[in-house]
Amino acid sequence: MTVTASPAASPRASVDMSAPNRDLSAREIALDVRNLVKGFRKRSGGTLLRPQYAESRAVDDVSFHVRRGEIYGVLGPNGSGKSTLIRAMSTLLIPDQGTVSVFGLDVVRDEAQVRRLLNRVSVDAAFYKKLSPRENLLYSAQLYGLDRHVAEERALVTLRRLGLKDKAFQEPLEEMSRGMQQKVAIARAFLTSPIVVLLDEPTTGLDPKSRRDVQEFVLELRDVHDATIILTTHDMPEAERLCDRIAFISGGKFVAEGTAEQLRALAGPGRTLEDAFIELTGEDLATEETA
Ligand SMILES: Nc1ncnc2c1ncn2[C@@H]1O[C@H](COP(=O)(O)OP(=O)(O)OP(=O)(O)O)[C@@H](O)[C@H]1O
Repeated sequence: MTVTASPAASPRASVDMSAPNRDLSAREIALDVRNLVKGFRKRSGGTLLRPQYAESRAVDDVSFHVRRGEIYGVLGPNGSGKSTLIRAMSTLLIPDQGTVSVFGLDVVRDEAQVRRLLNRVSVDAAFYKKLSPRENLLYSAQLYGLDRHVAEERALVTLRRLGLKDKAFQEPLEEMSRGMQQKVAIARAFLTSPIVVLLDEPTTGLDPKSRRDVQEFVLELRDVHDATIILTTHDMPEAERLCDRIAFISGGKFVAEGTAEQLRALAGPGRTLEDAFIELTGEDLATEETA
């Protein structure tokens, strides 16, 4: 994909990210998002008895595609629309406008088939915290209709790969660190062997070792298991290390897309990805993150 930022007529450079390259066949496009809009009704004022509401767009006319076997990063500050986008792509939210298709299947019309192809891991993964990872994962396996022995073996392989000790498999989740729980959430997503994986801030809040374990696992998914991965992050070095292409999102809109190198080049010679982000979005990722 060629990045074509127009000189800033507005503070935000615009980039043509419309239709997929015509050379790519449907089999090569894992995910195709076209003109996606998702809004929420939010209280805008009024009184307790007469509240007023306004519609605010969390995702505002976003179009992009992800190739099979690609790691695609969506980079943006808090509240920029990353999670809403991931939830709309994973059939959890119905778009107000636009379409999302996964290997040609529409996420609304073909929801059941799409769910067999993809899975999502989010920072707010819900578990029965008094139960162990093993009990939680076996419960999920039952919901997915999987054989419990196959599921247990598969979960153990993933957890070991992520650096979790076997002993932890039997301990209550509430006694585990957030990083360990995140690894269990990843193992749960892999019970179904998804070919498209949506990772919503997979390393946020993790210590450096856990962060590296998860990042290496993500690279292995692409390189060994031929998975297509879409991940959201606030973390510039993570985006540079993992992603084949990156999109900058700000205020629900994609403002630029390209390889890390292409995006850095938009800011000028010798500039960093962070410089490019600030220049193209007018926002400081670090400030937003701590706000
Ligand atoms: N269920 C909801 N109801 C109302 N507003 C919502 C809802 N979910 C998200 N929003 C709003 O949509 C906007 C985008 O939120 P979203 O969670 O998608 O951003 P994000 O980039 O994932 O943020 P973060 O990095 O903090 O997770 C925010 O203004 C948020 O308040």
